[in-house]
Amino acid sequence: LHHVASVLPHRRMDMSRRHGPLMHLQLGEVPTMVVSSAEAAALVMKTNDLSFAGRPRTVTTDIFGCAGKDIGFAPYGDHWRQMRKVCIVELLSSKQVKRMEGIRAEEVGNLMRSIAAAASTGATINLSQKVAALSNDVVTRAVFGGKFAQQGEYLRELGEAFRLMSGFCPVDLFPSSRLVRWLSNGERDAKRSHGRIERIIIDVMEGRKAERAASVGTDGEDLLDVLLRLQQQDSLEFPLTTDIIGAVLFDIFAGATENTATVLAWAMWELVRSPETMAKAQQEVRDVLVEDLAVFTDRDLTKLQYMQMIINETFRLHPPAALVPRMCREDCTIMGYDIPKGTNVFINVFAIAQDPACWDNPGEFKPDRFENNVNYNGTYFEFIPFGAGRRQCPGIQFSSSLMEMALTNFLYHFNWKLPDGASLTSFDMSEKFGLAISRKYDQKLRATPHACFKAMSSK
Ligand code: HEM
Repeated sequence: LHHVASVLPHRRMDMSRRHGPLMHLQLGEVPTMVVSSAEAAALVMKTNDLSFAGRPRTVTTDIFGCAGKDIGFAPYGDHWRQMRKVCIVELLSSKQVKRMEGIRAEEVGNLMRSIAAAASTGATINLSQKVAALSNDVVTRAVFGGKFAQQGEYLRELGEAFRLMSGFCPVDLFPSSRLVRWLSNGERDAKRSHGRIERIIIDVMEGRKAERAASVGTDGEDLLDVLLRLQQQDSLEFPLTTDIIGAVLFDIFAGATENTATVLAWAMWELVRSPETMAKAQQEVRDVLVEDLAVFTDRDLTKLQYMQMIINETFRLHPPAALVPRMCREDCTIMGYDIPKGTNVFINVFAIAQDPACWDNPGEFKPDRFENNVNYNGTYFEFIPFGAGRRQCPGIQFSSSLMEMALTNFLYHFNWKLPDGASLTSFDMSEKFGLAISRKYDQKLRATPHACFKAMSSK
């Protein structure tokens, strides 16, 4: 337990190099199987996907997922199927992601202007904070249509909830122990935080219902409007209650905010450390995107191949969801080992993406290795940052579109370097374990506007 319930469990679980691609760990009271090779992952997430389509139930996830009424923590079954369909067809469909292009473009444009303003004074830019704000703003606008009175409090509480949900909480490791429950603050804090989040959502929903009553049509619907419309139509098998809507919104924020920001910050960090790769990436964007636009949008991004390879390589080296949690729903046999029903499973996406059997020099940042068209759609099991199979992440398009747009604009409009006299922490690649695995230290950089942006911003 002390080996894995440490600060960076995805790295400690790398003990699979010694113990093999399937490892049984007894984490407190919880029998857990760790999957650490592409072959084993394919057996779990493809060949036996139905058997492993469950999610572990813990005290903490039960609180934030309203006892499985959301999507991400819901047990496999009819309720999950319905909510997943709502997610894929109504909330995160290609059409919906396309509709949100204007939000992404506006927020990326705002960010470019704020970077240009900082660059003009020679100030150091805290890129980690900037990308976190970008991703929070895009998701808030997509979900709630814009800023709302309790937004600051809502985002703060979500941050607290994500902190409580990351890592291994004692009550989740010893769920039957009354003493642990009593001694540990985890459950009390989670209930308190969830209560506050719920109150805010109820307030926002009540306000929105009143506004909706006064208007007609679905034009300009945000994701909350979509959920309220479905609630009002009342044609789903399981009615969308207020707590279900709150839990779904929680999932969207949990999936979309930290993960996306973290990957963007890692990508910039790797590029700044690797000037040749940065130069090649900038050459591509500046050669391919010849029109001088203040913000390059989805239409322009499809032409950029190397940019996609950089994003892939960042996901390989720094998968934000390094341990994908599943639960075995029925007794089954994998690689000759009997796995009893109820076993928790972690697919160690990080260890698989570092496996020398699949990747040459796996520790190096080499985007060119993705020339072979391997991608993260869930068919290449050596590279599954969004998971695979029935429970694969439904937000791939949502987050990819923001990452591609932001990174392209960063590289087109500015040249980047570490600030003069950068401290040692600027080079430190230590990680911080959380809902998404981010860099321990904020990414601080100096930006110089590229000629075109200078021209655009002076117009
Ligand atoms: C960099 C961005 C993201 C990464 C790396 C990521 C990663 C993941 C992973 C690994 C899973 C588990 C997959 C599995 O069990 O096979 C997952 C599930 C999920 N993600 Fe994401 N995600 C990201 C962005 C998003 C976004 C933008 C949303 C929503 C807007 C989202 C919503 C969800 C939901 C609802 C689930 C649960 C699906 C289910 O259990 O059926 N994610 N994500």
